[in-house]
Parts: sequence; structure tokens; C-alpha cells
Amino acid sequence: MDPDTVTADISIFSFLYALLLLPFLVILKHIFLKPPPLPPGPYPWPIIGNLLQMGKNPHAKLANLAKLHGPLMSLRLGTQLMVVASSPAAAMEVLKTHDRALSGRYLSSSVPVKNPKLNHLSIVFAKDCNTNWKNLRAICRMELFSGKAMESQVELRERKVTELVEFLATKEGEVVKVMDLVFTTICNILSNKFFSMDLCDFEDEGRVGGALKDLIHKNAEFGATPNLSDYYPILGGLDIQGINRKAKEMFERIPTTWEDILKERRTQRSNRSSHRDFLEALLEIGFEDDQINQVILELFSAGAETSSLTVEWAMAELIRNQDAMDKLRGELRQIVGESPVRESHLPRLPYLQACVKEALRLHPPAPLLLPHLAAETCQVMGYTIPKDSQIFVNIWAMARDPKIWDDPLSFKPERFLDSKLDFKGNDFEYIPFGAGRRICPGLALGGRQVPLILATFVHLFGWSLPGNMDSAQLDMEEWLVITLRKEQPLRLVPRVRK
Ligand code: HEM
Repeated sequence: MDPDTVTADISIFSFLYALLLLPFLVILKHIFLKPPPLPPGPYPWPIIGNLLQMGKNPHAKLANLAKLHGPLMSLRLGTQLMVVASSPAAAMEVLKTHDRALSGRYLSSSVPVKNPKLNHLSIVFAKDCNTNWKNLRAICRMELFSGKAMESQVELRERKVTELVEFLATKEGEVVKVMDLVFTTICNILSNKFFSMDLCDFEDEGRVGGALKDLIHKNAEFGATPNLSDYYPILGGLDIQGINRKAKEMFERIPTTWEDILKERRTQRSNRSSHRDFLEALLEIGFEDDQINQVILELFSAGAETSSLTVEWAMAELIRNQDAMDKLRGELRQIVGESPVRESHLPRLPYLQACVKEALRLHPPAPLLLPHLAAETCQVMGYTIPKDSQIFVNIWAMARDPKIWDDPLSFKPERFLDSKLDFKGNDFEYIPFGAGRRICPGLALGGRQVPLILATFVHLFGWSLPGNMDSAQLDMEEWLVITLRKEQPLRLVPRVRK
């Protein structure tokens, strides 16, 4: 037989053979190579999905659901898919292993993203980790949070805390709201770093500072309110709850509290003093007003509320746990003596540091971190997380998991004393500042101003609850952080300690 004919026969035969095999291969691929399923989760009802299962304390609701559905869980809220990580292993997958794919920022429709430039002006709301976001974080690190920058602000922080002490001394025996005082102090630490001046006053309701504080509180409130427009984009234009309109107003009004300073600085640029604050640094870089306003707005919003809440929770826990309060007082007496607390004392105050860590464990100001966004589809722990999913890490659930912590619901600073556990983003069972690319850039500042203020409160003042309350009424277990601030701010009576 002609060899050419034989070769042609074999080719035709192979072709037909492959054709016959093709359907089998497709079926096999379907069976063995189909993408893994979505993470398990509660049954989503038509149209509403799992909206009814969320409610007022989403972190607590999600913690309960995770007990049933596992550490990586998915829910459907209207049209939006939400994925929640609730164990250290799942948190590590999201924030470290798949950091690149899962470090986008999910933007609620209450964030005025209509400003097309926001993605390139923002740190918090940058949808992806773009070059501008990297540059902004680098500028903040260099000018505000590096070791050198932090050292250059020690005198400022201590001065602002001294002013707090002087104010408290005038309020002896009167009821004060702890959160407000700390909030003012922290706003002024920030405003002095930004503009070399105070923006707030301890009793400034109605003036610029009062307006700024009010706006920042409201801003946080909108951020924490579930927005129907997020779950049904079709409703976005209607803004049924009015959140989008009010949030937009906030975004526009907050920068008006410093617009005169900015104008004046621009006009006086040629004959300025040698003093260089953050605004000066931003002007030197050549930033436009909208960029300056956005960065400063975000730093005020992200920095003031979180730190004040932490001091407030720590004080509330210490009032409820007098043994811990006494131990802390003892440590302060021994190390600090009669003098005011200084930042240089902080490294020698392990029990104080443990109290702050324990308050952050039980009451993280961002119990679900800030919402992340899946920038691309990826596979995590054998499940598929589709692109554009909203991702939460439930650090509140992890902090209350008896598999991770002994007696997790009790305030026991001692658990941190002989432990290397830190909040710098490497120990995934304890990440109150987040971890990975989006880790809080203000960690160094938060980690210093919170213990400094707390130590000063405890060292120089005795505290009691107002006459009609006792510490049993400080039942904080189910309180949402926002609820504590809005409806039941911690009110205490200071007494100067002789
Ligand atoms: C006790 C104090 C604080 C706590 C517990 C805290 C916690 C957090 C958390 C959990 C996040 C979200 C991380 C994520 O998305 O995964 C965050 C982000 C952020 N924090 Fe803080 N924070 C504190 C203080 C501060 C301070 C003092 C500043 C600045 C003045 C600040 C500025 C920011 C900014 C700008 C972001 C957004 C980062 C980004 O999206 O890239 N925070 N913080």
C-alpha cells in the first residue's frame, strides 16, 4: 500500500477519534475542573437574599451565622454578594495570601463616588491600590507616622493631654462625657499636626470645632448605616433613606471648617515662617485644594473616632473591673510616680499596654474592618470569591471565639502580659488595625495616643459613675459601638487624686 495513503488514513482516523472523544472531555472538564462553589451560607430568599438576617449589630449577627456555616461564608444582600471571613486562617487567606486580589475597597453608594477623581484623591475610598493611593500612604507615613515624625510630635501630644487634664480639673465632681473629651483632644492633636492650630475646644458647641466634631460623628454614622441603594443599585437614584444626599453634604461641609486656613496659606506662601506642618508639606508637593481637603477629611474621620472609642471602651471596662483598675493604678504609681504621664513612660508600662490591647480585642472600633472588594475572581479555601464581591473580616467574632481565647468575654488584660501577640498585622487572631495592604496607616499614632490619654485619666483622676448608676448597668455585651456613642455615651464623674 502507498505509504502516503496509509498516513492520510491515520490522520483521518485520529481526527474522527478526537471528535468522538470531545464530548467526553467536555463532560470530564465540567465534572473535575468546574470552579469551586461559592462559600456556604444561609439560604438567600428571592429578591431580598439574606437582608433580614442582618439587622442592627451586623458583626454579632454574622458571628452567629459563622458558627453554622463556617469561617468563610457567603450571603446575598439584594443583588450584592458578601463574603465574610471569621477565623484567623480565613482572615490570613483574605488579607495576606490573596491580598492583591482582595484589597480593593467596596464603596457604599453613600460615598459620593460620582466625583470621578475620588479614586485618585483618596486613601480610604481608593477602589484599588493604585499609584496615587500608594503615594498618599507614603506621604502620610513620611510626614505623620514614621518613627521620626512621631518623635517630632511628642511635645504636641503631651501638651494637648495637659490641656485635657487642666480642663478635667475644672470639672471635678461634675458629669463628663468621656468620648467628647478624648475626641476634642485627638482632633486638636491632628489639627495642630495639619494646620499648627486647634480646631476644637472642650466647650465649643456651635463653633467651628463643634461643627467639625458633629460632622465627623455624622460621617461615621452614615458609614455604619446599611444603605438599601447598595443592595439594589436600581434604587440608587431614589436614595430612599436619604443617606446619599446627607453623606454628600457632609463630604462637602467638613472641608469648609478649614477652608479659610487653606486660602490664607496659599496667599501667604512667599513670606511664611520656617514652621513646616502637614498642610505645608502638601502645598510643597503642589497638591490642589480638592486633594488636600480629601486627605485631611479622611485622616480626621478615620483617626479621631477610632482612638476616642478605644479610650472610652477601656475606661468603661476598667470601671467595671476594679481589680484591673487597681493594678493599672499601682503600675502607674510605681513607674510614673507623682509626675504627669509622659510618652517616654509608655514602654515601661506593660499593664497599661495590656489594658489597651484588651479593650481593642473586645471592642474593636471597626468590628468588620472596612469593607474590602474583590478586584478579581479568586479561589480561597476551596471556594470561589467572584469579582466585585464585598469582603468583610469579622474580627469581633474572632475576639470572642473560645477556641482562640480563654474566657473570651471577660476583660482580662493579663492574657497579653506574657504574650508576644501584637496588633501590627502579623497575628491574624488579633488584628484590630487590619493587616496586609490596607492595614491602618495611623497605627503608630493610635498605638501611642490611646495609652497616653488612658494612663493620664487613670493616674491623675479617680472616677465614679453618676449617682443613679452602678457598674452592673454598664452591660456592654450587645452594644454596637455606635449605640454606645449616640445613645449611651460613657458619663463619669472625675475626682482629682491628691
Ligand atoms: C485605635 C485607633 C485606630 C484603629 C483601631 C484603627 C483601625 C483601622 C482599621 C480596622 C482600618 C481598616 C483596615 C482595612 O481596610 O482592612 C483602618 C483604616 C484606616 N485608618 Fe485607622 N485605626 C485607628 C487610628 C487611626 C488614626 C489615628 C489614623 C490617622 C490619623 C487612621 C487612619 C486610617 C486610614 C487613612 C485608613 C484607610 C487605609 C486604606 O484604606 O488604605 N487610623 N483603621
